[in-house]
Amino acid sequence: DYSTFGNNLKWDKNSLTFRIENYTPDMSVPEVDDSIEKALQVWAKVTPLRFTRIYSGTADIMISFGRQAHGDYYPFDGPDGTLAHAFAPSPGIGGDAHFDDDETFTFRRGAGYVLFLVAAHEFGHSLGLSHSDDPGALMYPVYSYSNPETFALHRDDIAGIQSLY
Ligand SMILES: CNC(=O)[C@@H](NC(=O)[C@H](CC(C)C)CN(O)C=O)C(C)(C)C
Ligand SMILES: [Ca+2]
Ligand SMILES: [Zn+2]
Ligand SMILES: [Zn+2]
Repeated sequence: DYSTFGNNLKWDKNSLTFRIENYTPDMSVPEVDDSIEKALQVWAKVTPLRFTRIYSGTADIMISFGRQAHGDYYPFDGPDGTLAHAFAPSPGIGGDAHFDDDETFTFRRGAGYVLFLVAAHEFGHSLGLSHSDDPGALMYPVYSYSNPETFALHRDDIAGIQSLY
């Protein structure tokens, strides 16, 4: 079943901004943009939340790729292991999502981790969800491939996000 960070760790607005600060060399810019935007739409489809992209300044959800120590207290760990992390809703680093660029990210099937899937999980955290113990849920803490073309949120993820928004 889903878990949250507590009903106080949620956004108090439905209109959120996001900014893609940098890019992974593994994929084209349009592929990264599409992966991020589709991952946000996963959550927008089942809530009143709406996401607007900005290209400068500070967004609610700042998205970046980094490796090892990258400016917060949670250095990444090289290839495999942790793929990414994100911070629960709050000002500042809250909502931000960081992706470990020592991973190989991919647009669809193929070598590496599907960025869309990793991002959809991270944005669950950015919106206030913690982990689920249901292995079929997006918020389960272990990556598993599923076809991005036919991806659908698990009912546990929907129940979780709708408990907040
Ligand atoms: C392949 N490696 C894994 O499955 C690793 N899991 C992750 O990197 C999580 C993200 C996935 C689920 C997109 C970390 N997390 O929860 C971030 O919010 C380990 C299970 C090894 C920790
Ligand atoms: Ca890693
Ligand atoms: Zn980080
Ligand atoms: Zn997680």
